[in-house]
This record gives sequence, C-alpha cells and structure tokens, in this order.
Amino acid sequence: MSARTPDTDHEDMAGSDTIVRVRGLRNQFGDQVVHDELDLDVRPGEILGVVGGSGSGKSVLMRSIIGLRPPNAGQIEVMGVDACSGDPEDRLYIERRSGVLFQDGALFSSLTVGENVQVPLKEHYPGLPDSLRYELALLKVKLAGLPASALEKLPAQLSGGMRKRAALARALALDPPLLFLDEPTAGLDPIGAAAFDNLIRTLQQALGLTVFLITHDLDTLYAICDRVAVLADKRVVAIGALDEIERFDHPWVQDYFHGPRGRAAQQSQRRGRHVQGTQHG
Ligand SMILES: Nc1ncnc2c1ncn2[C@@H]1O[C@H](COP(=O)(O)OP(=O)(O)OP(=O)(O)O)[C@@H](O)[C@H]1O
Repeated sequence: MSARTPDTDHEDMAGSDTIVRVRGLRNQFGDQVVHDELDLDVRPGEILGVVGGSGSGKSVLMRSIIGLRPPNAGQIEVMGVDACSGDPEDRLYIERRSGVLFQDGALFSSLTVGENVQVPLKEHYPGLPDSLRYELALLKVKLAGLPASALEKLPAQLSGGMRKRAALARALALDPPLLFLDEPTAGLDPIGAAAFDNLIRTLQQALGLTVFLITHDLDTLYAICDRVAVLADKRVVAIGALDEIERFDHPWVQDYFHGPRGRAAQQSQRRGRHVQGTQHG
C-alpha cells in the first residue's frame, strides 16, 4: 500500500489540488495507439466533463483510472495512491472510494434493484447485518430519486431513465468521494436528461463529490460541468472552463462547440441564465 489510511482521506484531499493525476499515459491495442503522453488532473470537488470524438479514448481513459485497464506506460495516482502498482491493497483502496456508472448501466439483470445496490456492500463489507444493508440500499435508491418500490423491481421492469438511476444508486453504495459517469444521459429524452443532470449536480454539491463525467451531450456540459477536458490526437489537448475551451483553436473543438448543436446548447444555456436572472431580479 503506497499511501494513506482511510482516516486521513478527507483531510488529505482537502489539502490537495488533484484527486486524480495522470502523467504520460499510453494505451495501445495491438498497433492502435489510443493514448500517447496523455496528462490530466482532476481537482477535488469539481465536475469535470470529458469530451472527444467517438473512439478518441474516453472510456479507455476512465477504465485505466479505475484500474480496469493497466496502461502500457505512464503514471496514474488516485487520491494519492498509485493506480498502476498492481498491489491488490491499492486496487481495493481505489475501488472502495470510486463509484462507477458504466455506459450501459451494467446492472445484474437477474437481481432486483435493491440486490444490485447491495452487491458492492456485500463484497466490501460482508460483516454488515442484512437489515443495515437493506436500509443503506433504500437510502441510496432514494438519493438517486427512485421510489422505495423500485427496490423490489428487476432492471427489465424499469424505464431507461429509472435504470440509470438504479445504476447511480449502486455507484453510490459505498459513499465514494469520486464518481465516474460514462455518458449518463445517453439514450434519455431531453427532459429525462436534464433531470438526470440536475440530480448529478445536486448530489455532487450535497455529498461533496468529485465527478469525472464522459459525455457527448452539450447540454450537460453547459448545465453542470465546472471544467471540460478535450481528448483528441491521443491526449488531452485542452482543459479549462467552458468559455476558454470554446475559444480553443482546434478543428474538433471548433466543429463541436460552434457547429449547429453547440450553438443551440449555448443559446439554451444563456436563455436559462436570463430566466434565472429575471426571476431573481
Ligand atoms: N478491449 C479493447 N480491445 C481493442 N480495442 C479497444 C478495446 N477497448 C477500446 N478499444 C479501442 O480503443 C479506442 C478508444 O475506445 P473508447 O471506447 O475509449 O472510445 P470513446 O472515446 O469512449 O468512444 P465513444 O464516444 O464512441 O464511446 C477505440 O478505437 C476502440 O475500438
């Protein structure tokens, strides 16, 4: 184990300016180089939006950070712990403090929502009494905005939006300070997507989470992200506040932010701000 004990988590994070630090990352599959000399810092308490073209390596980056894909080269530090050390204790340390919502939700289809949420609790804290595990699952399901009745449902009995919420409840099961979301609003209608964005923002603020959020959804970027990282040319070509990124001179960035969908998202965000200003004023 390379660094800290659970008791020191919050103190150390409060004093540190990165919660995830990636340096010189290289990932390749056969001859295909996906990342080369990629650097990235995620700051504690932020929602970092990660964008990039299809196949630019957003999901592979997330998988490397959470330890599911050992990189070919480079260093990854999560909460001060070396994510690439190969030490099972380091892996466990990061696993217990990271909630992950995969692109497809990845719920176990034969388990109820309640059982799904209890899976990480059973795995990491096998000594917890059943009744406490049930209460914790209920709390997470409610936090994710689902009714208590959802606990007994199978994933197939839920709508797409409810399944995302169930997967979010499971991601929150261990009270992780760090949440990874891979395209959380993909497949949701615009109203459902906006509601999910709001939920993420509310939870992030209420629980003090740091969120690494992969998305193609421009509305999500404008609505909830504090900073945005752009993946292109096998690395992070730009990272910063949205207004800085919009001005960044890169062909993909210009197409993405200044194409028709980008303009529409900017306008809708400005309208939202105008309405808020009018209401408050
Ligand atoms: N296990 C794997 N084996 C071989 N190639 C892989 C594997 N996982 C990812 N890749 C390749 O790595 C590249 C990056 O994939 P990744 O899923 O990270 O892209 P992405 O940016 O998340 O794309 P999208 O926005 O379409 O989800 C792709 O070309 C993909 O085919």
